[in-house]
Parts: sequence; C-alpha cells; structure tokens
Amino acid sequence: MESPPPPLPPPPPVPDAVPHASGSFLPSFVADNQLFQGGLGLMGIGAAVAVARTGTLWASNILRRRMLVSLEIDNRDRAYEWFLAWMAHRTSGAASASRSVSWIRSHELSVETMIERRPNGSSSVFFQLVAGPGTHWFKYRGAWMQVKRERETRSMMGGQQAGMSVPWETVTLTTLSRDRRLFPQLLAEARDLGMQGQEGKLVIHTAWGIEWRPFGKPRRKRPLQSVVLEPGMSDKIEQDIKAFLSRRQWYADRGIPYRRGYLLHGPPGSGKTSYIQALAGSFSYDICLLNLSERGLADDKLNHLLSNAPERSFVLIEDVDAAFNKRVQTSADGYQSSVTFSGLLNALDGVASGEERIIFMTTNHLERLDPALIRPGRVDFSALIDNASPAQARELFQRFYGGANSQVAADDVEVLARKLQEMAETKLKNGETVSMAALQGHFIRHSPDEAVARCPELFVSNTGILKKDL
Ligand SMILES: Nc1ncnc2c1ncn2[C@@H]1O[C@H](COP(=O)(O)OP(=O)(O)OP(=O)(O)O)[C@@H](O)[C@H]1O
Repeated sequence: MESPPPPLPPPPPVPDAVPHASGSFLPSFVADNQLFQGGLGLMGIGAAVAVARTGTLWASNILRRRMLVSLEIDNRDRAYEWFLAWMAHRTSGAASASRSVSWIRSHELSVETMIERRPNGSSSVFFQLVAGPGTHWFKYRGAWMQVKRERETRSMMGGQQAGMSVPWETVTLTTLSRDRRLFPQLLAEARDLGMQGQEGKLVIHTAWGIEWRPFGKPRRKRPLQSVVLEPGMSDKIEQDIKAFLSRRQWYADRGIPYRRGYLLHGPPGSGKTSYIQALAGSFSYDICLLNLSERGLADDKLNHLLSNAPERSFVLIEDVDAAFNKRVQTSADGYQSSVTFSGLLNALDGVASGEERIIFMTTNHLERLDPALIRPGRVDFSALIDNASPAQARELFQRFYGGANSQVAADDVEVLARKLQEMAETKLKNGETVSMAALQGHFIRHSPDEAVARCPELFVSNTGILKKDL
C-alpha cells in the first residue's frame, strides 16, 4: 500500500488591498511622493493667480462702473451721422483751432469724399479724413473722451435692404463719470452742425424694417413755382394743407384723428411726384417714401411705419394702384403684394393707425382704385394733375427761357410763349395733348425758336402717351 501524499504547503498570506497605515492613506502618499507635492503646489499657485485675476477684473469693473460713463450711438440713430460729421468737422482745418476740442492723432482713419458745387456750376472735390473704426481720444471742454468706433456686417431684416448685408456701426463715447454732463452738450453741437447741413434741404426717408432712415444726402429743395400746375391748383392744395396744419386743436377738441390724405391722379409725367416734393420743401417738411410692394413689408410693419413717421414729414405712396388693383384676389391667401389690402385700409385709418400724419398718394389710373381706398377719411383731398394745358405750356416755356439770366430778349420770349399757347390751344381742340415731362425734355434740347417750331410733333391724341415717350 502506497504512503499518503505529503500535506500541501499553507496558502501565502493575502496581501492587504490597502497596507494598514496609521490614519488615512493620503497624507502618507503625499509625504512620500514629491511629484505629487509639486503638482499640488502648482495647482495652488494657479488657483491664487486665478483668484487674483478675477478679483482685479471685478474691481476694475466696479471702478469702471463707478468712475466712467459710456454713451453708445448706433448707425440707425440720426445722432450717428451728426456725430461723425461733428468729428470730421472738428478734425478738419476749419475747426481744429477750436478751443473746445483737441484730438490725439488717430491711427485708424477713413475718408469721406465731399463734392462742393458752386453757384456758377463748377464743383470742387475734397477728402475729409475722419476717425475710422478703432479707438480714438480727444479732449472736449477740458475732459478726455475715448471714442470707440466699431463696424460689423449684419443682414437686414425687411425694408429695401432686406436680406442684404449692411455695415452696422456703433460709436461708444467714454469719459469720467463726473463729466457725463458734457454728452448732451456735445450731441447738441453735433445736431446743430448736422441741421445746418440740412437747412434748406429736403430729407427723403425710406423704410428700414420698421424704422424710417434718411436715404442718401439731403437734397436741395425744389422751388414750388418750378412745378407748373393748372392755374389755381397749387394754391388750392397749399391752402388745404395750411388749414389742416392750423387746426390741430380743433381736431383734438372733437376727438377726430389728426390725419389727412391727399390723392394726386393723372397721366404719367404730369408733375405729381415733383409737386409733392416741392410742396414738402415749401413747408420745410421731409418726405417718407413708402413702397407698398417692398419685399418683407407686411401689414404689421406697414402699420408701424405709418404710425411712426418722423415729425414734420409727408408720407408718399406712389402709384398706389400698382400695389393693389381693385381688390384682385390673386391667390387663396391674399393679394399680389406682401401687404394685404385690408392691412393698408386699416393702416390708413384703422384704430391703431397713427395721429398727426399727412399722406400723399399718386396714381396714373384713378379708375383702378378701390372705392374703399379713396373714401373720405383715407383720401380727404383728390386732384387731377393733367397733361399740359396751353397756359401751363406757356408758363413752363417762360420759366425755361425767360428770367434775368436769359440769353433771349424778354419781348421775344413773350412772343414765342404766346405763339406756343395758341398752337397748344389748336391741338387741344383736336383732342391732342402733351405731358409736361415731354415739354420739359423738349425745352432742354432746343433753343426757344426751335422749341416752338418743333413743338407740334410732341402732341398726340388724348391718350396721354406721347410719341417721344414711346
Ligand atoms: N407740371 C410740371 N412742371 C414742371 N415740370 C414737370 C411737370 N410735370 C412733370 N415735370 C417734369 O417731368 C419729370 C417727371 O415729373 P414727375 O415724376 O413729377 O411726374 P409724375 O406725374 O409723378 O410721373 P409718374 O406718374 O410717371 O410718376 C420731372 O423731371 C419734372 O421736372
């Protein structure tokens, strides 16, 4: 019988997952591990720097908020263009002698090309270097100011620039809080300088989204007499507007909305738009040009625009028939333009529509307009501005060729003008007329004698469409 196998050796002791240390694990791990000590040290320094930096930022923000004051002007506000013009004026030779402002030499400049037309017809071009995008410093009435001009490109929503990317600019003025009272003074100076530039000018506004903004530079006012209407017509319209402008309280006392609508209708080239612009200039009013077919314009925006037209401005809706024919439904959900017909009617005299507003509408086709659009309350004064009458043709001729600077003797002008009127009367009896625009073009092209001799070729049968215009 075999001997039993020898006994197995005892299993090795199981090592402790964690060596028994007195207390916890970490201190001894750190005490024995220099690399870890270094890492902890660096962490501590990093944390201290971060805290110091945050503290400094916080303190400088507090200080900035308490000690400094900033004023932001963006390019949607009229003060923006006035301030830039003020800056340009101040940095130009004309005003640099001004004691109120001294500029630190700017390193970011941009150029504004200015064309100055002289009365004799010549013009001169000069370049104005203005502070461009960047940071500039100047001293105004003893206080240092920082100007930060920033430009970015944003895409416009709505308005004639809908979908376009246009530069979006802001200017931020910063000065010591104790000098904050200088901001209104500076803006008033900029405004006065800017208004000087608009003195005697007509500002045309167009819609930018739901806001009105000046479009281009202010234009020279057109003399009202230069637009020759049928004798007495201009006075009639002028008197009606004067009466309206003088009865604000009368309307208020009777709770009647202080609004008035005018409709000038007639063939193309009869002077409707020119007259409205000249009339606005004669009242020192601006023009707000509203295009109902403008992309992105909807009923709510239209209502906002009509309710928020700038003070002292006429709202002009040209060719109003083109936006709406007689409620022609072109699709199940609405009309051919983005503004609905009922939206226009409500904007013109609905409950939400604005107060103190003068609207001019023009059309070549009165017969196409919906009666709801031209009923009183929306159109309070309607006038036919027609093709040239013999009297108008004569007066336009005299305005072109007469006057102090005329090369033609006054008597000769008078004889020719009378001849033109007699010819026009004959033509009119035959049912032939001519537009004032065609007469204007004819007079521009010809000498007085030629103008009269060749005028008969301009007249066409009374369709209002002229051979010359085709
Ligand atoms: N009655 C007028 N007196 C002086 N100029 C005129 C007259 N009518 C038209 N003109 C000249 O003809 C041009 C076109 O005039 P305007 O645009 O005002 O006509 P309109 O009636 O508004 O035309 P449309 O109906 O096609 O818009 C302008 O250059 C303007 O100077």
